[in-house]
Amino acid sequence: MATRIRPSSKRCAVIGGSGFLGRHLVEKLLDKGYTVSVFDIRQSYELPGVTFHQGDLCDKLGLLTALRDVSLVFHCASPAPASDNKALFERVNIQGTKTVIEACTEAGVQKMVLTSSASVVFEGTDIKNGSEELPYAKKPIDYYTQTKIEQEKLVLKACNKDRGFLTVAIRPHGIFGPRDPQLVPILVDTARRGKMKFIIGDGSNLVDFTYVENVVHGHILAAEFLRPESPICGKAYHITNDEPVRFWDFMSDMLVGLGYAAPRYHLPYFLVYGLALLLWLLSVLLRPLVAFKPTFTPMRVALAGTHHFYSVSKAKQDMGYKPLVSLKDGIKRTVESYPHLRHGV
Ligand SMILES: NC(=O)C1=CN([C@@H]2O[C@H](COP(=O)(O)OP(=O)(O)OC[C@H]3O[C@@H](n4cnc5c(N)ncnc54)[C@H](OP(=O)(O)O)[C@@H]3O)[C@@H](O)[C@H]2O)C=CC1
Ligand SMILES: CC(C)CCC[C@@H](C)[C@H]1CC[C@H]2C3=C(CC[C@]12C)[C@@]1(C)CCC(=O)C[C@@H]1CC3
Repeated sequence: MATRIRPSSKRCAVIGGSGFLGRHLVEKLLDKGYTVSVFDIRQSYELPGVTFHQGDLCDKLGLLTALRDVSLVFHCASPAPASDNKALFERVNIQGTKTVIEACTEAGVQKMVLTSSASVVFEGTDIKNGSEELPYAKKPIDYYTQTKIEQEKLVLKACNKDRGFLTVAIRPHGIFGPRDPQLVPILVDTARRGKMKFIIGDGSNLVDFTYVENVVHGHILAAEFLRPESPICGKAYHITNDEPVRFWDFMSDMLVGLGYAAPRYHLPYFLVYGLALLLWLLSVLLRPLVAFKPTFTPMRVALAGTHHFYSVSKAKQDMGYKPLVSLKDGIKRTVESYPHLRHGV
């Protein structure tokens, strides 16, 4: 009888490996001696040691080719939250994740690490030092988050020691760093349009922002700790910088670092939230006639005006997690990586 050759544990696939987090993850995996298959809807770079498979993760056959001889899968693909496309979020994050799980089990993959989000427990009201014991949001702040909840549930439920398929979910919060396509570019665009003059609320709300290399570190630790006897099987873990910061201090440090003025004038939270809701409703109603995307969406206003920071005690205890890059150094490295976004350039 032929014995099944177990794929090398240093052979992995990164679904979403062309994206911001995915590419940082791929680079670190290569440094650590892994061979990497990237599966993504687009190819954004080339690197020795990486095989690219371009395709949609809803296509099982395409996935099966990319997962051949792979023992470990990182799933960090998702449509961008700013796309605000309910059908797309459902198709990719829910149906697509079901397909990824099926493909993993058919291909004999042994471990899967999902990039979830700490926002799966956020309902737009304060969370201070929230643990993983918090229930999933009953009223998530947007469709993106709603589908991230379903996605996480699917992946954790698929963990099956008897069948040799182990899963874990990493919940980062507010990822930032070089090549980030969201946080800094949106911030700078808003500043360039003269709209970053205002602080929403009294400006004292504390938030987690997580430097991308710390998020990568959390993912790789999770993969390496994922064994049948480990407490992390089928569980979710917050990964942050463990340094909650005032939302508006963080934004000001980024802006000032790039040569823009820090916001100074205060606006009441509920007034801005109400206006954002009204604008969002208008944009949805008028979508067939005019396409406009408000900068201050209800989701962004809620994130900018409330406390939302999370405990990483469970990741410290179960997998020895400790952030590798401080917030101060992360901000410095990020600012230096965007010379083209500096004021006046
Ligand atoms: N950025 C953040 O602050 C946070 C992010 N997360 C999660 O981290 C993960 C990575 O996020 P981030 O790196 O910021 O996002 P990116 O958009 O940079 O990366 C996601 C990648 O997945 C690709 N992708 C989208 N749809 C598909 C599909 N159907 N099939 C294959 N590939 C697809 C994207 O392609 P394309 O660009 O063409 O759509 C992109 O290359 C996501 O799961 C996100 O939910 C969690 C918490 C915070
Ligand atoms: C215009 C300003 C009020 C805000 C500019 C910065 C924002 C673009 C970002 C601040 C917090 C960020 C954040 C995310 C995206 C970018 C911000 C809204 C996520 C929604 C990305 C995906 C997640 O899973 C959760 C993140 C929370 C924080």
